[in-house]
Amino acid sequence: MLEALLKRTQTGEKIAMLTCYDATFAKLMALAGVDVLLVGDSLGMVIQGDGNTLHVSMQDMVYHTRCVSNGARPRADNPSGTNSVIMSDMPAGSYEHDKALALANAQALIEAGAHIVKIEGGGNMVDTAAYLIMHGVPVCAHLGFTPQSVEKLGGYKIQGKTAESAHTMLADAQAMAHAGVSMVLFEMVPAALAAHITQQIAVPTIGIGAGAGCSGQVLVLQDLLGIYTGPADKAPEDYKAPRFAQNFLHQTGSVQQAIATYVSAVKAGCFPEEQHSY
Ligand SMILES: Nc1nc(=O)c2c([nH]1)NC[C@@H]1CN(c3ccc(C(=O)N[C@@H](CCC(=O)O)C(=O)O)cc3)CN21
Ligand SMILES: CC(C)C(=O)C(=O)O
Ligand SMILES: [Mg+2]
Repeated sequence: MLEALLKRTQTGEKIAMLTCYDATFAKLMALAGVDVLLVGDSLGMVIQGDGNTLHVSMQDMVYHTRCVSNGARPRADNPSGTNSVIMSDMPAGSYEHDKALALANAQALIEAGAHIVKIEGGGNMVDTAAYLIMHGVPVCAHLGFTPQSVEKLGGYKIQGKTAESAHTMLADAQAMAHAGVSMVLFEMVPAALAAHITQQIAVPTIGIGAGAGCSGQVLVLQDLLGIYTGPADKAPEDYKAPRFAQNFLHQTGSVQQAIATYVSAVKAGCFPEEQHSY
């Protein structure tokens, strides 16, 4: 499944990825041709109502991965189910400090139905990525703005703006590719830098707020539907959606059409536009 997608990507086809947390949407997305369903730890915000992703547990991730896997798997009423790759985020605290623990947790996500796991971090996580890959677990590296480090990064800020940080990001992406990751994801990275790194590494890149030069794109489902208005304890009027979020429901009128339009816009290279990028 993952191999087939990576092969298609080599011909220049763009990867359309969306976050997904339950079986109903998994089935709908699989039928709409979404290439990768990301069981994101953004569920801490959009499902659990927290203000960040720091309190999501392994148990939460296993549960939602199982829900998504159950909805996306092929069966008589969903023959295209086989076409969606399921990627699960490793939650904060589940992989950063101990490689053996990282492997056990990654294997639990694979057991629950994930085809690939995603970890946040660059140079300091290369050994962990290599360790998981050596034990047969495909990995995606998440670089740029890494929400699990939001406190350390001092807020939701674009990354790679200085020459030094841009160079570090390129080196991290190269090291991760060398370690054998299947994909690299860039969040809130200048479009020119993400495009440049995409040209420099042999694995596909996925962008969110990282411009149209990536090999694919990802959005949070609730942002695509325009229904996320911040954490449960905050008034909606105090929330400002990130620049890269685009409401596809507004222009289409049905959830199915919104997802289908997102997929075609990504495949055609029409999303993201300048206004979504940095
Ligand atoms: N609904 C939702 N969408 C996301 O894209 C998302 C999540 N949740 N949860 C996990 C992470 C957190 N992410 C976020 C959240 C907010 C901004 C944001 O507010 N960006 C503003 C900048 C605000 C500022 O400068 O302080 C922007 O305009 O892009 C960016 C990324 C991305 N991920
Ligand atoms: C925003 C994406 C890339 C993510 O990691 C998530 O949804 O958790
Ligand atoms: Mg995440």
